[in-house]
Amino acid sequence: MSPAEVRIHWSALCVHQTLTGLSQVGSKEACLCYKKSEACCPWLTVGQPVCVSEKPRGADSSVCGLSQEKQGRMAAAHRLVIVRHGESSWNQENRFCGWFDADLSEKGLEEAKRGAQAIKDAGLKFDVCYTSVLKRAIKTLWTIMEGTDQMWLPVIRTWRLNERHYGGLTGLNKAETAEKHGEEQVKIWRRSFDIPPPPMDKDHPYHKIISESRRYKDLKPGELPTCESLKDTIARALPFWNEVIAPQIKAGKNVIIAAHGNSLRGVVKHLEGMSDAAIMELNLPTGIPIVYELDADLKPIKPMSFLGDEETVKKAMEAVAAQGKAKK
Ligand SMILES: O=C(OP(=O)(O)O)[C@H](O)COP(=O)(O)O
Repeated sequence: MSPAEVRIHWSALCVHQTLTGLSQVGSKEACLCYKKSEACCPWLTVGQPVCVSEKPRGADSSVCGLSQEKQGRMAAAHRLVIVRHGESSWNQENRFCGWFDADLSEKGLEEAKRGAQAIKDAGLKFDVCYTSVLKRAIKTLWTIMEGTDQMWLPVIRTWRLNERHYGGLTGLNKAETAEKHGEEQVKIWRRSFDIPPPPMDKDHPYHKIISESRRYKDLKPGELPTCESLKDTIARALPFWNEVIAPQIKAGKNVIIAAHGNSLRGVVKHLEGMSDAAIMELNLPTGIPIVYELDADLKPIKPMSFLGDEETVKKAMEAVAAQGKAKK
């Protein structure tokens, strides 16, 4: 097969190239890569050569890594939309937010409206909506429901889709934290898989407002965290995915999930079978809906597709990654 037969969209490159089995063997704008293991990218075959380019040439750039022939053979059984909330006031101030209930910024509300328009333009309809118990995600969902004239839909809110609990880092500015502890340490706190941030002590300025909030009164002993790694976040989100969301999707319901950078990274890791190392490199942009096409077992048949223009998505992902850099 000619490598040019299968092209990979840059967003798939970001997510998969370095760490989940696509190995780069060239370094120009278009690189020849191949898939090494079965662990990821179910839309590719092991050993299959793939041409990766920053700007896919030719056909529809949302069709990623699939030859025309393979597209014909793989039909999606289900579609899932996930969206990280629009920018929050604490995103704007570059502060670790976690379980603090920050509101959307003005820009975040505009992002949510643009996300709604993109969903409307794509003609996507839903049957049920899931979100966290934090207003930045809830308002983003409301904005999408309003903008797509689907305000009648059922909405299920759960703490299990909350952002990861950022523990003692909650409220701190990320750049100042990088100046104090180093960018490497901040990257470990932000993106390592199983290393949690320091716990939130009882005398932390946001301890009372978070831990005594009425919304958490029905949590069982031990469920209210004082800090969470991504692994911890996935461990409390996954039961909700497995027991509530996945059965709805399998029953044919069109689902949208409006949640958070890290709770959604957990969903992505699970869906795509990404390694602990690969998920470190994924930074989700705010307010840009992501569409997954899934087979009957809820395995993606192609990479995530963003409802936003390539350049905007790329810049937004890079900006999230750069939040942990010290101010020069
Ligand atoms: O609350 C947060 O995520 P959210 O804005 O998606 O809810 C975090 O501050 C995100 O920060 P991170 O990208 O450093 O993990």
